[in-house]
Amino acid sequence: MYLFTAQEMRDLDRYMIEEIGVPGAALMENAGRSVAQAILNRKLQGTFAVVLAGSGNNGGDGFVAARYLASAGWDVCVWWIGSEEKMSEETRAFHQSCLKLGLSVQLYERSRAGELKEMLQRCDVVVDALLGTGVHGELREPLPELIRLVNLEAEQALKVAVDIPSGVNTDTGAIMTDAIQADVTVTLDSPKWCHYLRPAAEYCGELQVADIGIPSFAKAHQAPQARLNTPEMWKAYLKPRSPWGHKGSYGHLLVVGGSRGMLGAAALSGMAGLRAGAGLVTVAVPEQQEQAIAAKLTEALVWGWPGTDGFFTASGSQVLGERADRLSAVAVGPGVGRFAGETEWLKEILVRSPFPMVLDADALNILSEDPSMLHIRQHPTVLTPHPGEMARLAGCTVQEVEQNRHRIPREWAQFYGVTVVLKGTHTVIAMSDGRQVVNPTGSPALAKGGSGDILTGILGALLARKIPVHAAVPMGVYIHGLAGERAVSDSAHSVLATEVIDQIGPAIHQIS
Ligand SMILES: NC(=O)C1=CN([C@@H]2O[C@H](COP(=O)(O)OP(=O)(O)OC[C@H]3O[C@@H](n4cnc5c(N)ncnc54)[C@H](OP(=O)(O)O)[C@@H]3O)[C@@H](O)[C@H]2O)[C@H](O)CC1
Ligand SMILES: [K+]
Repeated sequence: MYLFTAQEMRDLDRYMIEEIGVPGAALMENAGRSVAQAILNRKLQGTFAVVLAGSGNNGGDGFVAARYLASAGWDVCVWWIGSEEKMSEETRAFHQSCLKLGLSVQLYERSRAGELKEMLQRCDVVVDALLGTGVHGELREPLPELIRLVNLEAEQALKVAVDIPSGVNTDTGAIMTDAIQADVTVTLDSPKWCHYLRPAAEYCGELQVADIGIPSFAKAHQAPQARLNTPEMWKAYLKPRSPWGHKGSYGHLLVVGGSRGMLGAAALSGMAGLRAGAGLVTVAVPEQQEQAIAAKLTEALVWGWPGTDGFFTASGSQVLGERADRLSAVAVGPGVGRFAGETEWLKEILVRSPFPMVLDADALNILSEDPSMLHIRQHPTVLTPHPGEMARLAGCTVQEVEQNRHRIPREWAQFYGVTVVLKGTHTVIAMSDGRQVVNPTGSPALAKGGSGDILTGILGALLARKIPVHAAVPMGVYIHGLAGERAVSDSAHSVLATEVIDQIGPAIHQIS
């Protein structure tokens, strides 16, 4: 399923109308009917709807929805703003048809706020068709006051946003002055970025995607840059294990990490790698840590790397060169910590790893001192920053990262020729060719130490299994989120990282 920007949606709309020959009015009719149907499907007790319509095509959808609700026997009052001259031909026609059918259609003006307030207080549903993907700039009056009125007065009503809640920016998820706090958003044809980006995502309520008659080949023709992460994208690579396979058939993942005080991070990555199907996993720790990790991990191999006082030493990475021919992927970072000579150390690892690599945690912090070292890489490289690590890498604030989740990882991935996995609710995956994938799986239970280490291990294992990076990364992120969801048996507060690892197998089974 694609994830659209406002411009991509406009292009698709134009393509359908001008090149395929489907009239705009037909799309609007389908849109408005879908919204009304979504409301009727809820079988609510009350049947009084207030429809708020703007002068754009979003408003047009609102006029159509009003007609369908009225024909289902609902009591409907439409309040509209703007002017008839500004309406598109389709919106004007559907506005007229509401009038001709004798529906109550009221022009909103500030002097009538009291009348609307009284209706908002006693209606059962508010349809928000004020602004859709055509919004630009700061909101002009009377929109901010109207939005405030709805949020304040229609407390008991089901608030249904058409396409997007009015007042949110489609592409960035920013709130322009104020936005409708919807309970349900019925989005037309495909989800948009704002449904997955904060703060807008918090204004959407439950998201429903309505089919308005745009076939999938038309969407593929427009080729939007982003998709929602669904198993259909990569399921073909999730093959059952062959009865003729052996451990060598499923790759050898090396996890580098586990310095003093952080042994558990490397152990979690290693265990997650095994659960994600790697044939062999070796966990490399500073030599002083070797006995401890060996006692912790039964199924993994362990290497003691040159180290001092439980931390890696700068000169130790030739160990990797000597053993590289036995490996098929490496994950560097879980519990690596900071140590003298770390930049040289990481550079050596980047050079001496002629296979896919995952960089996480302190490996990313070391990298942020000289990101240009990524240009050394000749093989797939995956970075898995959380917003703080992304900010360090990009040299900006965490707030700037969070406000630009749709843009910063993509620019980074393209510039350095890597895959960036910006973690958080709805992890954003940016590929080196500019494509993006937004992940819908996950759970608040994953907001705990150890979750990132598990993701690193899963991704490393899928890459070690020679699954191409464009499939392995979305697959791993999806499985990780699903394992997090499944791990919650009672309270999301109490889930342990090891319980998430236990759910990797059931999650893979669920999507296979
Ligand atoms: N996806 C599809 O194929 C279909 C989508 N439909 C619906 O169409 C809207 C997009 O419609 P569009 O007409 O492009 O735009 P909007 O209705 O969202 O907004 C335009 C009106 O809003 C006014 N506006 C814009 N920004 C502001 C602002 N900051 N403050 C106040 N008013 C604003 C604008 O006025 P201008 O004077 O600025 O031009 C317009 O009046 C999409 O979301 C779907 O709901 C189709 O119905 C079906 C096909
Ligand atoms: K809307």
